[in-house]
Amino acid sequence: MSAPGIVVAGLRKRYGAAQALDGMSFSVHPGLVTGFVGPNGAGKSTTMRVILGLVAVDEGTALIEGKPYRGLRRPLAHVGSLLDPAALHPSRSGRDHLLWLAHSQGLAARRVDQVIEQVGLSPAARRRAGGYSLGMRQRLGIAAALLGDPPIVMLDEPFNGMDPEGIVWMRGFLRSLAAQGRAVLVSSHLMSELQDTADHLVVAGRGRAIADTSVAGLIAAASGNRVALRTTAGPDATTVLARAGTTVTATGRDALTVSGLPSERVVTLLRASAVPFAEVSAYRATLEEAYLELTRDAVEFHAATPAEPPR
Ligand SMILES: Nc1ncnc2c1ncn2[C@@H]1O[C@H](COP(=O)(O)OP(=O)(O)OP(=O)(O)O)[C@@H](O)[C@H]1O
Repeated sequence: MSAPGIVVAGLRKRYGAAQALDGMSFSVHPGLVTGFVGPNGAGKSTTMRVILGLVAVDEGTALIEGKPYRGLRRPLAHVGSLLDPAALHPSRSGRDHLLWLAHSQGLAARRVDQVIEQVGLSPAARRRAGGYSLGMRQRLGIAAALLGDPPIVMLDEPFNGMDPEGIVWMRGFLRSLAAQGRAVLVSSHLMSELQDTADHLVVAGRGRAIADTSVAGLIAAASGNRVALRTTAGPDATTVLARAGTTVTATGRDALTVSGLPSERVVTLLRASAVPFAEVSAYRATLEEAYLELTRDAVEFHAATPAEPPR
């Protein structure tokens, strides 16, 4: 793997009684979308602010391409970020907002039109930003983050306020940034948003990374040797398959999950007993399921998420 774009190591930060960061450590690599997930208050935003030199830590280091943010001569050419989509001048147009930012960084107006195009904001670029929806503000914030064409992009909850179409767009957009070789760090408290988007996952809980793992490996592990079965004859299928030693769980209307046998054996057994079925396939866990499995044993994490239903 190539050298990491961001390395945070042992970050600690206390605000009065709140230990916002308690040993946060992880790396963000080029060419990958790294999802930064965890419940509210886990320390995600604070970590991002530390990386950008906006918050001074009590202990630890945060390096961007080997240097602290303050040591970067042209920071926007190294890292682009979206922290707060509300941070804009309401009476200025989106384009003027970007022109002002570009000017302060010595970037050409041409670059502004490129990023507007890239984030799909062209139809609204000359309208007052104060009238933008939250989704449009997110796009404007992302355009600003891309102005300096940075190899590292860091977005705090970019899915917030996006409609379903916007979410689909955002997923593809994050993937395209990674495909261009950029290191992308994106925070979210909803796993479903990162489905088919994140390559890597850092799970934050109580100010530290409680898991740091590849998404493919995580989903494969959570999927196990399970088979998804669709049949209108659920009770018959359950009897036949349970007799063969499998564990059968109903997972939805006409849907069963079978553990303990490969799909070919499931098909053979059902056919031999003349049990009808519509579909048999290898089961693939959702990212949400994989995440719940991963965090099930993290006592600390559970302590921080009272809203989660008991299992
Ligand atoms: N400026 C601040 N002053 C006091 N406490 C703070 C400050 N910033 C963060 N905290 C506290 O630090 C902890 C971590 O907050 P942080 O915003 O980093 O979490 P988060 O994971 O980003 O959550 P969210 O998704 O809600 O933004 C929380 O307990 C929060 O109340």
